[in-house]
Amino acid sequence: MFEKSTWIRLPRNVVVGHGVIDQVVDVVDELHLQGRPLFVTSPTPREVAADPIAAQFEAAGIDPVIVTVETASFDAVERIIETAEAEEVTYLVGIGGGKAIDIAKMASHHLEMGFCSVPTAASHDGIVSNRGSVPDGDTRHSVAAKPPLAVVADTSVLAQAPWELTTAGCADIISNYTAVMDWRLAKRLKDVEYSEYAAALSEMTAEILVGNADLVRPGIEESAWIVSKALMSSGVAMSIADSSRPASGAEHLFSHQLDRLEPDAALHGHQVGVGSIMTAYLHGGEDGIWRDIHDALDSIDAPTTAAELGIDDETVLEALTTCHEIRDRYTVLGDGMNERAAREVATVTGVIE
Ligand SMILES: NC(=O)c1ccc[n+]([C@@H]2O[C@H](COP(=O)([O-])OP(=O)(O)OC[C@H]3O[C@@H](n4cnc5c(N)ncnc54)[C@H](O)[C@@H]3O)[C@@H](O)[C@H]2O)c1
Ligand SMILES: O=P(O)(O)OC[C@@H](O)CO
Ligand SMILES: [Zn+2]
Repeated sequence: MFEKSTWIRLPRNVVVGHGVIDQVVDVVDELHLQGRPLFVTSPTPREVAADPIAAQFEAAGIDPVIVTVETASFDAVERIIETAEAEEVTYLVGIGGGKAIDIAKMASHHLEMGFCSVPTAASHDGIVSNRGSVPDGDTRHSVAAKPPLAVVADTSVLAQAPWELTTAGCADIISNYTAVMDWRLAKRLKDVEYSEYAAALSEMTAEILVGNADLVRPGIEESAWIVSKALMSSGVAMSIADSSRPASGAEHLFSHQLDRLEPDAALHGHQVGVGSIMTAYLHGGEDGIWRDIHDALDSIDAPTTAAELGIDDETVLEALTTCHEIRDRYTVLGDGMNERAAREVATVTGVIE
């Protein structure tokens, strides 16, 4: 008897393009979100976007609460929940990079309130996903949440953000290749829950981005358009799977471990990109796709070495040999690499010298 069932939650409105930041009040109105919003942002995105959006709301007679956050943590989520309750807000808007959006997403999920996402950087694929990503001691949680009701991605804002944020977003997408390889391996070896649609969408997203890599150049607004579409498509893949599996495999475990060993050394997307070069080698060896991943990253100015990440070789090796412990997610790393094997893969792929 067939007894399977699922809920796939997706955003209702995706508003993307030049100048759409001026439409946040209209977007909220169209969703019938009433009352007082709480904006979750961080210092630069506040200047770039949250304050101008607040001015729009004030002109419409609505007085938003604004909270700036610096890190993604359960404490930060708790602080937002407390503020939301104290200020009697009725919905949340995440305005900024991946951390601000993740915190707003998780707090709104807990509060059972509506949430909108306003990315100020095309740096990560959490813009529309139904997941939050939070470090917690020795582990890293992929927390179930609801996707935003609406996304407002202004390509002029995204194009003016520092270029490395966009290249990080590209690398987060390119890493989908190895995330899907890991997912298929886990399906074969451990019979994990698997969605061919989500896997195919994730891979196709990476294909399209790599196919358009020559259009992804600094200062060109079309780049922001191409990359933000890819980030949203990848987020939809996670929502279809109801898991970050289509976009997060061993390369993400490696990055999460780097975050523990060297906090804030490099951007999330850049770390997963370098991780992806090495885990592609582990999957396919010399004849696999690791060089294609390396060259795709190189072509969009994303780091391909530890030195370019600003992380020393020994830390890369420590992350590689320990990151399988970060969470219970089967990948090509199996029950862990030993130091000699880690040095071999990192050296042969040129990640370390
Ligand atoms: N939930 C998901 O599905 C998902 C997916 C991918 C990544 N993530 C998470 O997102 C985080 C990575 O996102 P990130 O790389 O955006 O990190 P981040 O949020 O720390 O942003 C990086 C920096 O860029 C700044 N910034 C943002 N917009 C800017 C602008 N327009 N101008 C100048 N500076 C700007 C931010 O303030 C921050 O200092 C990680 O915590 C990662 O785990 C979550
Ligand atoms: O579940 P995690 O590993 O945080 O992954 C989410 C996201 O970074 C995928 O690009
Ligand atoms: Zn990621």
